[in-house]
Amino acid sequence: MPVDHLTESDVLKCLKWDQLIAKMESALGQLADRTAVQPVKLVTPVPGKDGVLLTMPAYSRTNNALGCKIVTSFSKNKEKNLPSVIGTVMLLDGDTGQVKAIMEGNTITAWRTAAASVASTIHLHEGKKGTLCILGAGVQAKSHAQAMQHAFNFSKVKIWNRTQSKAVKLCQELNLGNVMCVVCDSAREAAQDADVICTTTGADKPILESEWVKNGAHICAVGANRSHHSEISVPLHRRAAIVVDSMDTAKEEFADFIQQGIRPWGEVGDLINGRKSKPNAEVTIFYSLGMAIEDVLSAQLIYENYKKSS
Ligand SMILES: NC(=O)C1=CN([C@@H]2O[C@H](COP(=O)(O)OP(=O)(O)OC[C@H]3O[C@@H](n4cnc5c(N)ncnc54)[C@H](O)[C@@H]3O)[C@@H](O)[C@H]2O)C=CC1
Ligand SMILES: O=C(O)C1=NCCCC1
Repeated sequence: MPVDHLTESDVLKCLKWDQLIAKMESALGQLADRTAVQPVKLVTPVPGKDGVLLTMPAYSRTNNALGCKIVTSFSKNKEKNLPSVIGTVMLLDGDTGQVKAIMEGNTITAWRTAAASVASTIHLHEGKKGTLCILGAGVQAKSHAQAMQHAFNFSKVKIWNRTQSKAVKLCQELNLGNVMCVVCDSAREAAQDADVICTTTGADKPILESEWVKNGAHICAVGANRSHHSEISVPLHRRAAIVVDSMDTAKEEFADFIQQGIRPWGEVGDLINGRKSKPNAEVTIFYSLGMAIEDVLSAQLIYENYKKSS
């Protein structure tokens, strides 16, 4: 079987937000109803380099989609002008295990993570989508701003980043037209009054405090540092209903919080599948731990679109 190699530009041409958001709802639903087969990701630390290699396989019974993402995260890559997260996705034949395609995975990671955050917002956030806050100005910040604007068309987007010039550049790149894009001097200024907040940094200490977040806000917590998710303060964790993509993964990657008595409410897929109704809490947090099934279903969608167009 010939193996197709899809470059970044091939992948980009085959991605559409609406299709991908629907696919991520399906992926999260399949995790919750346990029809997806997904071992918890294998984490291989790279000592002395501040790096980590993640191996992420999954199979969807519903879609007969089989694959694996290999992704690294090296926090010092920025000094070398390289992305900090670098991935490759392999799509396999669900009937034979043969390799069908190898795809550039940075774009898949950026898009599918943002599409999953949108899916969580659809199911967890009611009310107006007036102000969007983005903390960070890297790859995930950009894809989150794009996906959120596509889905909800917020009237204002506020961005804070540790290095302000990058937030200014991101505002320009987003090219939001009539929508106000405001670069903020502090995370506090960016978060105050926001309806939806996306934390997309590599911070290893909290950058978002409870007092800054209004009642009714929804947070998409995306950043995953070496010491795992640390962007959100402990009091904010305690105030919020924490909804995860996978409880199995949370038991490992959220273990530090669970030990402190902070327990996830459950999986967003149960809301998507209609098995549970929205938690009753002042604030909701979608904890995006990063799912292989999201990569595999994205890759299958991209491959179908690629084959149709070639
Ligand atoms: N949940 C998921 O599925 C995924 C999570 N991630 C995580 O999302 C985060 C962002 O990833 P990318 O956008 O690809 O990285 P990036 O390197 O493009 O952007 C990182 C951003 O974090 C900021 N930052 C770094 N250290 C900081 C600190 N100590 N305090 C405040 N800001 C800090 C940088 O200024 C930059 O804006 C990373 O933690 C990464 O591991 C990435 C991919 C998928
Ligand atoms: O799910 C992923 O892909 C990642 N998760 C956390 C770190 C970088 C990549």
